[in-house]
Amino acid sequence: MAASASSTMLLSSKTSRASLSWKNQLASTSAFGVPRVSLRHRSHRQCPRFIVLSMDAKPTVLVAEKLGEAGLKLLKEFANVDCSYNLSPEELCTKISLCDALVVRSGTKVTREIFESSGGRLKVVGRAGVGIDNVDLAAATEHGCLVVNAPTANTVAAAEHGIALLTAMARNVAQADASVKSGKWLRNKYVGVSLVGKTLAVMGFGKVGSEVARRAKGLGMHVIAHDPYAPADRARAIGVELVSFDEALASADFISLHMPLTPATKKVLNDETFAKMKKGVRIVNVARGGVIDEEALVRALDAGIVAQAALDVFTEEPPPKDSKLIQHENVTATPHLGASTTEAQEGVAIEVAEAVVGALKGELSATAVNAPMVPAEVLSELKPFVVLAEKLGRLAVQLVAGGSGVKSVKVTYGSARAPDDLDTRLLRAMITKGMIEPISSVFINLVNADFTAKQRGLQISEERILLDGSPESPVEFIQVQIANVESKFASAISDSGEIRVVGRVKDGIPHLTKVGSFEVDVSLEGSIILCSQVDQPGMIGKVGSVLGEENVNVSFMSVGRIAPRKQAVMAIGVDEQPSKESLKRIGEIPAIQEFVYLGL
Ligand SMILES: NC(=O)C1=CN([C@@H]2O[C@H](COP(=O)(O)OP(=O)(O)OC[C@H]3O[C@@H](n4cnc5c(N)ncnc54)[C@H](O)[C@@H]3O)[C@@H](O)[C@H]2O)C=CC1
Ligand SMILES: O=C(O)C(=O)COP(=O)(O)O
Repeated sequence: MAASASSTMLLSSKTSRASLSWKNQLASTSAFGVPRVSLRHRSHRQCPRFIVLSMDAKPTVLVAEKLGEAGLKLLKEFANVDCSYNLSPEELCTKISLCDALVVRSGTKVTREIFESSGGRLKVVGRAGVGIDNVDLAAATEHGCLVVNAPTANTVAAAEHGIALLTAMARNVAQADASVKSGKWLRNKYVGVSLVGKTLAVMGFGKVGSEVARRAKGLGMHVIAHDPYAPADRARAIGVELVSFDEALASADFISLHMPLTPATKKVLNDETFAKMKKGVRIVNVARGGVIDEEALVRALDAGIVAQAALDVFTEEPPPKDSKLIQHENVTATPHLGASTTEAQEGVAIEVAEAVVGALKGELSATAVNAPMVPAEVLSELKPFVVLAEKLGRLAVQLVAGGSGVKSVKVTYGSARAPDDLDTRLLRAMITKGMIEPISSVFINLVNADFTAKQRGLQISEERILLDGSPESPVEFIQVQIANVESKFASAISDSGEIRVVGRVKDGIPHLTKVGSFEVDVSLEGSIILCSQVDQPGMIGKVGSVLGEENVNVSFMSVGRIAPRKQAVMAIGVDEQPSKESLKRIGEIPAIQEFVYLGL
């Protein structure tokens, strides 16, 4: 970075506070060339909260499917809870505009219409379970709605149900039971097959798949797994060999499905792939019905390629009563019971309630599925830098002259940390938030920051500068540059022609340390007035007395100058917003060449 300013003076003063509104402080056209919407005062701005940022009343949580008592209790401690089960899609759309959070299981489709109907109020969708294929994640993200799930509490239940189906299928338990209950005693008809020594292919070696594998090994099965993303050492540790998809199909006596339903896994078992299986293979599905082409499975069952199938999940739930698949004599079916144990339901209820409450409080969730997951310790370390990032974004965009369209922003992080030891997604999101929120009505959070930037044609590029020294602090400085724009404060244009602001965190407090090519030092706790002038005695006093006359508290003053008595920039931190009259008087001080008031 060029450092053409040679000295910095600091001064702080204390006058009493006056409270003024933030409304209408910015010009009527935004830096993105769109009409500006008035800037509402947002009390959250001083602290790094990421999701729901201004809620005066108790939030309302709609619980749309049965949730364990312990989770409900947690929710009720923090929010008004409306438990309304079996709502039609229309009823849900109507109710949702009154809700800040929605909690569902797999039975509710959380569609784009729901996000649109919420009118921006819905901030969190909590999925009390793992699979989030029933939530339109793209729509959630576009609407800035965080989606959290409960990824761990039902793992064992789902694995146990998989094993229950595997063993029940192999020994015809369900069919035999129905037969006995109908008065028959068919000992020869229900001869089963043994599991010991047979090959089980676990498709999807994640949490549930691994637990199934462990248990199947205990049953004496030879277990292989296919998962393009699973680490080989995890498989090795359980004594499972990772194989290709085709190899799994070709060698398995039993196949157990445990991958999520995604565009890539949709109908992954189909006519073509059934044809690659060993004749007489047996299939268990506790993942999602959609990973199997159900019509193709009926054909494969009829042809004897698949000897039996045990299914907990279906493309359509509940499946049609006359479904050929359900009615097939070689199919064992359960009504999506994988997660339905008392223990798992209490667990997921607590897991999702904690995530929803945390999100409503504005905290980042460790179980967020559409926002970067930042571990708590990293988050706490990054907190002051998050505030700095948002404020630099807010400052930089206010320096753009009205009418200039901001298209390209470059963010540079100076850090002594190794490149893979600094996660900048949160910082980038907060810069975006700082840049877009003051000039639009869009509410920006970590969830929709990248989407909103893209939608507005705002390109944010990032660069890391590796600094020498001990990496005690994650970031030494953050620099925000806006290229190809004019500035309403010409001194903010750096030698290389962009608007430039640089900031650092000092003693936990964000500071503005450079404007254009001028080094300043002003804490970013209130708002800022930037003045440029030829360095001369008395300037601080003149500006200070204008502000003092109307009781505006100056928190920090700093002058960065090329050299004594040469061009200088004075940065003044103020706790209150000066009146238009005072700002006019500052502008009229003869030595002041230009000035700008920047709300934070
Ligand atoms: N029936 C039920 O009640 C329940 C069903 N589930 C279903 O089980 C699924 C898995 O749950 P978890 O193990 O907790 O999730 P997980 O995320 O821990 O594991 C999923 C695994 O699938 C792998 N995978 C992704 N794409 C794949 C592909 N194309 N081929 C093979 N593997 C692929 C991933 O790498 C990951 O290791 C969930 O997505 C959900 O749909 C989960 C719990 C209960
Ligand atoms: O957790 C999952 O993915 C499940 O499929 C469980 O679904 P459920 O919450 O029982 O409707």
